[in-house]
Amino acid sequence: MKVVVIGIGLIGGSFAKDIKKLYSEASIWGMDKNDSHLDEAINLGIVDQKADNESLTNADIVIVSIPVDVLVQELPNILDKVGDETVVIDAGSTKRLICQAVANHPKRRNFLACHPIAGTEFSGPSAAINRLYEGKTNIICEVEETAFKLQEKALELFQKMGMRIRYMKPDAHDKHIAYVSHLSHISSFMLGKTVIEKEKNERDIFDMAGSGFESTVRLAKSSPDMWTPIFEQNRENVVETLQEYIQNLESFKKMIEANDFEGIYNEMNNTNKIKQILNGIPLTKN
Ligand SMILES: O=C(O)C(=O)C[C@]1(C(=O)O)C=C[C@@H](O)C=C1
Repeated sequence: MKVVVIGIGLIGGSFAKDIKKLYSEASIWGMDKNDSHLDEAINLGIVDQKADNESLTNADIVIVSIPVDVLVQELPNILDKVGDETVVIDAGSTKRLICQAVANHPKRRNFLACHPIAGTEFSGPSAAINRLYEGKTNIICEVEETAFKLQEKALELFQKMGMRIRYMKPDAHDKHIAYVSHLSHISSFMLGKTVIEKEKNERDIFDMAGSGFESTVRLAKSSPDMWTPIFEQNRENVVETLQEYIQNLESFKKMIEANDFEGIYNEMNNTNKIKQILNGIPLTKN
């Protein structure tokens, strides 16, 4: 099996690591605009050899894990070069503009739009992790636009990697992911900013930072190269989520100012249900 990974960072590298473990006969070909990343991936044994455009023609699977702005630009060019039996999978954190970019492409049926909900705040090939995707959800959009045989090929891989599959329309994906993922990143970045600005003494931050601060500010360590184009592509949904978040912050502040500690208690008590939600315990009967 020949797999080409375009963008050999945390996401692409973790795919490569799993594929190597799961398919003993797989050869992994890597492509990255950053030569040092590619060399590093080869040294780490994540990638077997460098790929060029020609490598795409007879690949079984192409995994594209690059920033979403470059993805929108490059996906049509990648599809131009692949063979009939190649399935091209992306891992972009937005879906609407990516699906739109290839909607009328003659090889649209070679493409499967995916968003594996997995990652860390780190980037680059050295951040790649074994079994990153195990037990994680992979959101697949417009599955009906992908050739059935190629869907099956990709789904077999996802199943072996232990991913759960959920199908969604690109618009719905972008709307929901704005709340659960994109807003989390903004809130973490702005928490980090507030603390850095207000606590001028770095030693105080270091000494006071327990696991509470560490866990809420973890996402503020994420790469701006990855996140700026995500916020740009999902601008409208992100603005809507921010409006609601700011309203909630304002109302929490007002309750504290008004000594409404019963209100504060209730807010937190209601929000505790996030624990059940994240444990997969249904709160409402469907
Ligand atoms: O856990 C993290 O550090 C992540 O950023 C992972 C995370 C997320 O959960 O928001 C971020 C972006 C990806 O599109 C999917 C997953």
